[in-house]
Amino acid sequence: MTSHLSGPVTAPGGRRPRLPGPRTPREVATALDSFRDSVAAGMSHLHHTYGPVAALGIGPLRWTFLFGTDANELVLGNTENFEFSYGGLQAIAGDTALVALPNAENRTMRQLLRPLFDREHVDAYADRVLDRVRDRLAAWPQNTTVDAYTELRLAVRLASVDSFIGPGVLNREGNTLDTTLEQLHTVLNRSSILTLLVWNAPRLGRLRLRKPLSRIDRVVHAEITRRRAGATPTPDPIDPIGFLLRPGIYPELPAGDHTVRDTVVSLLIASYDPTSSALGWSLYGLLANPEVLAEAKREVARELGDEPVRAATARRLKYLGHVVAEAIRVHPPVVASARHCVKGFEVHGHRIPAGSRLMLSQFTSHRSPDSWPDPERFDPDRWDRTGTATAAVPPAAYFPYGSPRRRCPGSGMAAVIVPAVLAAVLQAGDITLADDHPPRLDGFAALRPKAGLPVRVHQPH
Ligand code: HEM
Repeated sequence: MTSHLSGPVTAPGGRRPRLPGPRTPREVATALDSFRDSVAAGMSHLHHTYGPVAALGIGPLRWTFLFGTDANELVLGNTENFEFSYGGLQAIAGDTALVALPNAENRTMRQLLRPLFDREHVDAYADRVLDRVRDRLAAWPQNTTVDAYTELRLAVRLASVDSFIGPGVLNREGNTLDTTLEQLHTVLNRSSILTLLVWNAPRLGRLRLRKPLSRIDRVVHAEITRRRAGATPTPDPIDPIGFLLRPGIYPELPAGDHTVRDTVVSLLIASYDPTSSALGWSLYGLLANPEVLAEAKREVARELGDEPVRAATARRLKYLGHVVAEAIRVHPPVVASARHCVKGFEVHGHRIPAGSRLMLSQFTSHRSPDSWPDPERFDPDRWDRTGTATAAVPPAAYFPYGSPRRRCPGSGMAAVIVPAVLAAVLQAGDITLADDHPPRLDGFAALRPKAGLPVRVHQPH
């Protein structure tokens, strides 16, 4: 195969090169149908039907899907040639958010924000999530069915608002703020080809999200004004707004309140959606595999005894860490990484011109039999580096947190929060899956079970 970076690539006569992909009305209809089912299913369809390179859409709305470790390695390993292309998130997070900034500015911004991701902040955020989760678990009535995905998602969302905007905001704004936040994610998560288009057109996204966005802006700007007037939520170990308002914090970047707004909104929306997804799929992995569940319960009892889990003690839960690693292999919260290329390049003998919008697929890569023996099997022991089952996993085969050089800055947070919440759920009592069928897939910004995760509550929670 050919996979090298080259100069500007155009077809003879300046036309875009023809790439494999649906062309006839029938092929296009089949592709659209598969995306309607779920974006994950759509990508699997393209991969199986057209091979490692497949283009979908027309003109500026065309996406080129690249499948397989060679292409992943080429794109993820050459950060300077591939910029992020998350127009949907940009619509919400704003033009100065991490996700919207070109690589060079992004690097500077990440340096500035590093203190927000240190151990003290991670533990404070995780403990807030745990408090919210325990509130929800305490309200689960015995002998009823509860949607565990939606419940845990709500807990993470509320803790994220407390942590990233301010702990008093929900009291001041009431529950409708929570509904507003969910509206923001609805457009990003709809399984349809439209989602892909919005992904490519931030202005269209902003138009559709005008109302919820103006509410969030009002809330965040009010909070910035309160901080400027001296209202500091102390003692609060997190407080990103207070941190960002320190004089001189943005020496080389567009300063001003809108940058503070963009940063906190991006932390908020980038955190709770994939984290809830990882929680939902990890809990499903536990409950659908009795021997895994039994091993996890043994670990929680052995490591924590009767002590309720906290962030600091969750770090002892190695097996639950493997459960999470395996869950986000089989069900990666972010199913695809979106990029556009600065320079043209060649891959698998196809020429991809400069400016092309690209999608790499975590979903298909994490399930490829070329990289994973028995890929559909849920096996946390793959991650046990002391055992025999695991070979070192190349980043091009497993990249739930994206590229090495522009990796998700919240991966350390997720690595503490998700096992901690699973332990809290196990400590609270017995639950089983209420539905024998595997959940159907939904979502794009974050993969979710279409009908939630109904569980039967057997012991008081
Ligand atoms: C299991 C949970 C999570 C998963 C699977 C996840 C995954 C990802 C992925 C795949 C990317 C894009 C990387 C790429 O395309 O190369 C990303 C970016 C990002 N994530 Fe996460 N994430 C998670 C949790 C979090 C948390 C808790 C935060 C905390 C605030 C966070 C903040 C961000 C931000 C700000 C970006 C944009 C980074 C940039 O543009 O440079 N994420 N995440």
